[in-house]
Amino acid sequence: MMDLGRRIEAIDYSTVAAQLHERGHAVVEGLLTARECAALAGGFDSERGFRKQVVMERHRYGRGLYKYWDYPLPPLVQQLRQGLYPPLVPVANLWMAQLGLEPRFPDSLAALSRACRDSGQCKPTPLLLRYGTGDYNCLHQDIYGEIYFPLQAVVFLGEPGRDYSGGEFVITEQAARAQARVTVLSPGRGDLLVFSTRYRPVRGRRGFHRVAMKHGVAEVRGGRRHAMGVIFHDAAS
Ligand SMILES: O=C(O)CCC(=O)C(=O)O
Ligand SMILES: [Fe+2]
Repeated sequence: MMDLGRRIEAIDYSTVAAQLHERGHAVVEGLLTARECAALAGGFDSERGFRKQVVMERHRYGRGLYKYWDYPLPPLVQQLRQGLYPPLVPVANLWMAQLGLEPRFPDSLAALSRACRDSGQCKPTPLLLRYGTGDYNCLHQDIYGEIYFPLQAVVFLGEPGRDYSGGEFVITEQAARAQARVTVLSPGRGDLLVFSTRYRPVRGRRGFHRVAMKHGVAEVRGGRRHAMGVIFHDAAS
């Protein structure tokens, strides 16, 4: 197996970009190995390396647990966040232009982190999530301050149908004066999903319009589901 850096470089970003433009999300199959997935999921109980744990039901975010890693991020998480960011920047900047929104995003994750810091967003946002039977994640957007990168990623750390049932990843699209459209995905272990953080541009008869996006996770019907969220902007708290 290639090392992770090579695997990230080897992703077919033109297909990813085409899918993002067409559908607002893209799946890259088998980015992480079974061993990497197991190591990440197995680290959930570790006392070290995390800055914050969230019990979702306490905030009415759903039911389940998640933990934000602290800086310095684990090498694999840092490598993914840093390596996935630059090829997504052209899509992000085209979307911002099509949406008529500011700002434009810099070429490197380090530069985005500096911009976040200057705007009071200093805390890392990559996270590890664990859902037991009966757990779910309500529809939401991962906005943590003024600056948000318009794309984010999640890596699925278990195999649906074997490690858990239910727990589908759900995306809703809400256009103005229209009813919400839903996409339901069940990617496999090690698969990467790139999706829109807040809005995506959809081409209509008179140019692009803004569609508000949310994501969440349907109830886990059995077993235990783990996922890793890779959000590129940092958080104010
Ligand atoms: O558990 C998941 O698949 C999604 C978690 C989530 O909301 C995220 O990564 O932003
Ligand atoms: Fe999320």
